[in-house]
Amino acid sequence: MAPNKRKKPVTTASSKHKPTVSADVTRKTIRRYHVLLKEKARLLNAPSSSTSTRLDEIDKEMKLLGGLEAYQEMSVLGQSKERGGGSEKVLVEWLKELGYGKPPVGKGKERGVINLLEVGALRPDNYTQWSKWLHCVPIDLHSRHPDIKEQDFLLLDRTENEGRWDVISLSLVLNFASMPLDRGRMLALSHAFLRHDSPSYLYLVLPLPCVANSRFTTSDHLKSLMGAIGFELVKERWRPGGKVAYWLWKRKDHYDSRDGDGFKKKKVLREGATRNNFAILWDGVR
Ligand SMILES: C[S@@+](CC[C@H](N)C(=O)[O-])C[C@H]1O[C@@H](n2cnc3c(N)ncnc32)[C@H](O)[C@@H]1O
Repeated sequence: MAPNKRKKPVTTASSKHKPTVSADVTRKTIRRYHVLLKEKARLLNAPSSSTSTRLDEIDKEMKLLGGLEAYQEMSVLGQSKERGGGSEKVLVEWLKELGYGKPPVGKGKERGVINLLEVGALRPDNYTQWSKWLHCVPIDLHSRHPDIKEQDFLLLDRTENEGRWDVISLSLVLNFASMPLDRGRMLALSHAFLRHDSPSYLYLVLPLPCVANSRFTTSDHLKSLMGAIGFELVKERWRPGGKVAYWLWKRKDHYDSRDGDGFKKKKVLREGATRNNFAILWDGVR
């Protein structure tokens, strides 16, 4: 990968961070930012005569909210220990349950360091304490630190990354992408980028309402989409009424018989006026 542009580190400030913004303000700002992102994507997808005026208004409001940087700052606060901690703890707990990070059990039995690609990294040091057995490469669309590579996951070099990673983390990233097809593309790319010659895993985290209250996505639908792309579910964690859902998927070489066709268009899976419209579409391209 190309060397990273030097960025002013934010870790010192972040690690000392005491949230001074209320959890309610954080949540509301993140939610509004997502609504604007979605509207922007919708307008760009189907332009009309009023599109450019509305796009200007949206950009102005995003700027008023502080833009991507402020959004990330709010997400860091959401991630802070005072608010329940980041999702890395759940991934590490699961990897340990799968036998990673254990002391060697005899000569020649040592497990090598595993390579983790953390997509959407707000801090460079989320996994530092486990660096003896877990080597993390953090990337983000907008890097907040020199050790986070500024890189769009969707534009990663295919040849360089094919079969390269033991684990890929997409924690609260799919819901950030505003186009449903980009979300499916991220899952299919993860399948291509994970190792083919030894067990490899995709860690997925989403706000729970994306599956629990969406018109177009249910937990079962997500499982069949993942099966069609070539993943099997290994671990799952969420609780009714909770905020976030976590899944660990193991890469398979074969796919469920159903091909991508069933996932190209949105289908209403739940009726009701209070549903959200979160959807993941997959065009079948691997
Ligand atoms: C809500 S934050 C999630 C941060 C953290 N992973 C967590 O679990 O709290 C979403 C981050 O994903 C990044 N992101 C979204 N799409 C991306 C892409 N295609 N490539 C790289 N980063 C992306 C955004 O820039 C943003 O910083």
